[in-house]
Amino acid sequence: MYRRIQEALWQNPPVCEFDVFWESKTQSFLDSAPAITALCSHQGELRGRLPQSSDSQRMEYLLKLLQVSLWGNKCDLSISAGQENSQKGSGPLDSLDSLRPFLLLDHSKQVWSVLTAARGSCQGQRSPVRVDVVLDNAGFELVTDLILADFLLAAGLATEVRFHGKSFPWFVSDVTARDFHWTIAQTSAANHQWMSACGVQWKRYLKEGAWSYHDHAFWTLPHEYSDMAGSAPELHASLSSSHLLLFKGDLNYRKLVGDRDWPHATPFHLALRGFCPAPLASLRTLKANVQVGLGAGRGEELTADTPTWMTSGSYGVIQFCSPEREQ
Ligand SMILES: O=P(O)(O)OC[C@@]1(O)O[C@H](CO)[C@@H](O)[C@@H]1O
Repeated sequence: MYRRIQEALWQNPPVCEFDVFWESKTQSFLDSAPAITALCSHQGELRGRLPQSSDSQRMEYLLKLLQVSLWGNKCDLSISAGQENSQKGSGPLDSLDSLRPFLLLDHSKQVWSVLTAARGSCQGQRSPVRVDVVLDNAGFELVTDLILADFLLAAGLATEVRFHGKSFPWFVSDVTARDFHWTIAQTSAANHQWMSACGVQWKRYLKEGAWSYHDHAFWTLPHEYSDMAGSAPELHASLSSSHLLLFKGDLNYRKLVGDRDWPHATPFHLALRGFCPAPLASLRTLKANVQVGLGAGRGEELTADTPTWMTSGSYGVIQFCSPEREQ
């Protein structure tokens, strides 16, 4: 459907840049201003604390920002049929405790381990570490992803972050190159000390090549990700050189596990059916009828308690798989 909309608009070259969802995406960013300001202020303070912080403190910071990025996925305009769906309130970090019971799987310590192992240390020289983020929604969620990526570089957990977005407007609020650059420009131009400092830093990362934005036709084709090696071998090969792949959101999860009706206790690596070009983690709030990797009986328990647990967007997972270690 999204391809058809775009094809109709692209028949006339002068409007080929036209994004039918632009207004709702930018509005969602603007409506989330207090929450974005709170996150950027937290990031500014964190940057100040990082030089004196121990590894265990850095791990705690990372675990929090992974959760912020996960819960940022509640804000998508597709599930709300394009209606306003911004982050209300100013304390996305303050709400982490109350959201804890809804986090069904939390493999974030494995994300920490994989990054610290990749970082290594050879006579004080740290190895280059690349993280790829397969983005989902623009607006508040994108800001949570940028904050996380900023932290990875500032904390020395990564030296490069590649962001992957869509090549045309997709599932209403999915990030395109225009959304990505607009968000950074908007942040840097903000009339708020920390928000502007974040945006300026993000522009610097882009200029220096520590951050880069990529799009590939594969992300807007119907293929599940187990088809990637055959359908988009160059993308698969590129992702294989990464140290960590972060897949944001529900639709990416559905494509990771092939959108099948798996029993909930199916191990994640089995549901991926051979797709694991590098250690990967899915940060996803549940909006569609699929979830694997739960303990025996847990899915049934949730269904009995809350029949809508898989579709309400209230529950989330941070689910990890490594090519070496099966979950
Ligand atoms: O990938 P996201 O942004 O988390 O969610 C997108 C999404 O909510 O849109 C569809 C409904 O239109 C869902 O099936 C789907 O998963």
